[in-house]
Amino acid sequence: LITNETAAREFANEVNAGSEVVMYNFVAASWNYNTNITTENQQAMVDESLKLALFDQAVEANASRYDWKNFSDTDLNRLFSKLVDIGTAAMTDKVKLERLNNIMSEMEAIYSTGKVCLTENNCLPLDPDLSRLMATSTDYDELLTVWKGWRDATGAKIKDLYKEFVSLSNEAIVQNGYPDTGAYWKSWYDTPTFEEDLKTLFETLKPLYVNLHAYTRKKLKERYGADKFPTSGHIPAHILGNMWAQTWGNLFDLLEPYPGKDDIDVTPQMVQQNYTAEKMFQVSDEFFKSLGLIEMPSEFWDHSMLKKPTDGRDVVCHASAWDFYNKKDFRVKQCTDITMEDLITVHHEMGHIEYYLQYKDQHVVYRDGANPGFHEAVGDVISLSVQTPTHLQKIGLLPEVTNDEEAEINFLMKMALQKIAFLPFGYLIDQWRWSVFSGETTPDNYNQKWWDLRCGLQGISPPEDRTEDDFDPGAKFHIPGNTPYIRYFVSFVIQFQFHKSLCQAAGQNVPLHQCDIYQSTAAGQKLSEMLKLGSSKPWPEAMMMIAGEDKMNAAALMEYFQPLTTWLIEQNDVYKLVFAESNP
Ligand SMILES: CC(=O)N[C@@H](CC(=O)O)C(=O)NC[C@H](CC1(C(=O)N[C@@H](Cc2ccc(O)cc2)C(=O)O)CCCC1)C(=O)O
Ligand SMILES: [Zn+2]
Repeated sequence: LITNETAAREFANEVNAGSEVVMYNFVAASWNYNTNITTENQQAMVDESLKLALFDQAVEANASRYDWKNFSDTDLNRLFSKLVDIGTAAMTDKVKLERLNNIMSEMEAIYSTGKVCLTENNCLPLDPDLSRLMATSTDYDELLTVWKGWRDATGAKIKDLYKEFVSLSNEAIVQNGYPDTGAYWKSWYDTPTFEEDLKTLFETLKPLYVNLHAYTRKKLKERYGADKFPTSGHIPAHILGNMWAQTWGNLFDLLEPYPGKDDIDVTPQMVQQNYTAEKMFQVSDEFFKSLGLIEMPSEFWDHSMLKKPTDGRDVVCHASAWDFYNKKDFRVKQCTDITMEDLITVHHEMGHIEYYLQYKDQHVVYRDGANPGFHEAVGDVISLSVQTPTHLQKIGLLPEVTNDEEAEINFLMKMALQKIAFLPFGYLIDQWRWSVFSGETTPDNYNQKWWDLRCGLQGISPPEDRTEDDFDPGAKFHIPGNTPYIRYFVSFVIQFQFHKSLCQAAGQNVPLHQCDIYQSTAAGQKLSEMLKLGSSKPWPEAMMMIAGEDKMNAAALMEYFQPLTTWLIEQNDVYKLVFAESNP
């Protein structure tokens, strides 16, 4: 084995240059497919992913010739540990590798072109039509038709492909030295106690969720009649204002504690002021600039897809941010709707782009979040400031701000429907997937396991019986899209730690939920120092830099929502709080 660390550093630099070219070609082919779903674009993307895999295999073979585990240079050691960790690209059987990539692109196509026909010739896609229906309809049966139709059009059609995907992905990852794909995904968080830490966080936050769930259930019973609800205390999954019941913000009209206050859902104002998708991204870019962070380069504005094409093309509408790994090209693809919900998504995607910009000069293997949860938190931290009534007033979306106790509870309720409601969902998706990858959950009980978790952790139940002919996990983008999900649960906790710390840096001595770091270059400085690291340091070091502590901690989230927690406990009859842990 080669022990010369100077030669090793030289090798790593050559790999970086080569990686940028191969990664660019792969990302560009993926972009072309995502923005124009055709069989030739699908094949081109699969071809590029095979080239990338072969490149990665060559890098791994060459890097393994170095005695990197014994390098004195700890950074070089870390860099090589990433060079040899190539994921499913380790699959040496090219036929199986091509099959794996074809299955993934096929599942994504089925999901992205899924439609529900409400009448013979009225077939609606998810974005924007079905999403709008789920967000606005209060017709129990119409919601059920859409909810069931979507699962028939996507999950049920993906089930067999997913089974094959699981076995091929596991077969590949074993060649990379991991027992199964879930173990590989967890390795990105490198702390050995990661799963227990998650469980502790979830148990700590569960009382907040149970309180919100009980309040929401009471209000929904008033709207739909108590006879529509199972005696177990679960809420039917299709009436929460979202196709997956993952956030409940669209129920704000029903759940608003004190109606008639400021209209903090600024969608009407945005429409009234003729907001465009472009304008929404410019508003977000301006916030990042106000912190002294890097503004969007011209390539971003020239090459992004900020709204759904009208030329009949099939596209993957699910929003996403793209790093082309050439230090110049960064894009967002979003079928932007002129709503406040989409303004929040805009900030989420721009958070990814800002991270890409901040770490673009790192070695390619370090162009990632400190851990995947960090990448998901950046945009959401900014949008915690943007969503404050005082900030919305500053940018002209809220005429006047009432500063009283009732308005404060209204605001916290709106935020809870976005953040607290999400926690069990963010937690359970990869609980299900890790159990599938490990073999604990076998194909003949994919759906049973899914509903055990949805009922047990989220307290929602299927509005009609489900069987193993259904594959309800497949109706959620990230399953056919094979995008890991625990990163969002991590993000929803750490974004409040970041927010608290950046608010202190900004000298904001107000309650956490009223803090707006807008125009604070001190906060921006603290954030960019951490972002520039990418994944070049273990994430506890990055956490210490930005949050002053090296662990995930739910305290900041609980502090943010404290006034609402108190209010909800007063509202709820304590003995009716908990939904049965078992199935309905
Ligand atoms: C090339 C590529 O794939 N790039 C990655 C980024 C990267 O890895 O560099 C990427 O763009 N992933 C897409 C994904 C999109 C969204 C999402 O899927 N969100 C979750 C959970 C959630 C819900 C509410 C919320 O406020 C925040 C998150 C959901 O909707 O279920 C859609 C809406 C927001 C974020 C994303 O941006 O994370
Ligand atoms: Zn994200």
